[in-house]
Amino acid sequence: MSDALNADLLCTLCQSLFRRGYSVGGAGNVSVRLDNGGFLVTPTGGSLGRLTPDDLARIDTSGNPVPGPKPSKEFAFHRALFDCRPDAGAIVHLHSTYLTALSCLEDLSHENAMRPFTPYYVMRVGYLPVIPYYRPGAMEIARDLVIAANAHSVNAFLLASHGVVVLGKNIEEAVNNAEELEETARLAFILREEKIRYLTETEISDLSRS
Ligand SMILES: O=C(CO)COP(=O)(O)O
Ligand SMILES: [Zn+2]
Repeated sequence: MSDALNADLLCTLCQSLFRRGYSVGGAGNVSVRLDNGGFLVTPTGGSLGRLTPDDLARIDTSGNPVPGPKPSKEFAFHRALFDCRPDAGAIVHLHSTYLTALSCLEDLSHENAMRPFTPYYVMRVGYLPVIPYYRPGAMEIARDLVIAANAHSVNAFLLASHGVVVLGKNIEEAVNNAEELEETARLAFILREEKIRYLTETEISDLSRS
């Protein structure tokens, strides 16, 4: 896909996420790997709801920012994940309501914050490892995400007391995965007082194979 089409699609999907409440204010950032090895990334401090292609920051094939809009302060962790996950073509970081609520709970299992009870969560994401809290923009987020990405073959990571990072092979898939995961977290809160039938290990491995 051309850089211009990638930029248009990135802005359209960011606006769609914003309109539907997946991001508010200036929170969240999204990046796409380009065919030439460079990246498009949302600018720091801007709203995902009002982006145009000219607002996007560009990273060249050597990994240097191109003069123009300043990239997200989280681009270091996007870049680190792209480097250790060659299958990832896009990354979405959101402070979406239910996943962020989940990230604020005490005593989360760092191996997996959400036990599977629906198939699409398993099929799109796998499970949800947790990265300890660091202030937004801290280099430790990139370091710990790389460790987690090497240890867990999943498409999302929860940042404790902050939000979520979701991967996809392209921008549409990354956004779909983020929406599915946010919906799963919403269901988990709706069902908090109910007796959930969790998927069995056999059911999970059947899905993981598909
Ligand atoms: O979500 C954010 C920080 O974690 C937003 O930061 P940026 O505006 O720099 O992308
Ligand atoms: Zn954030």
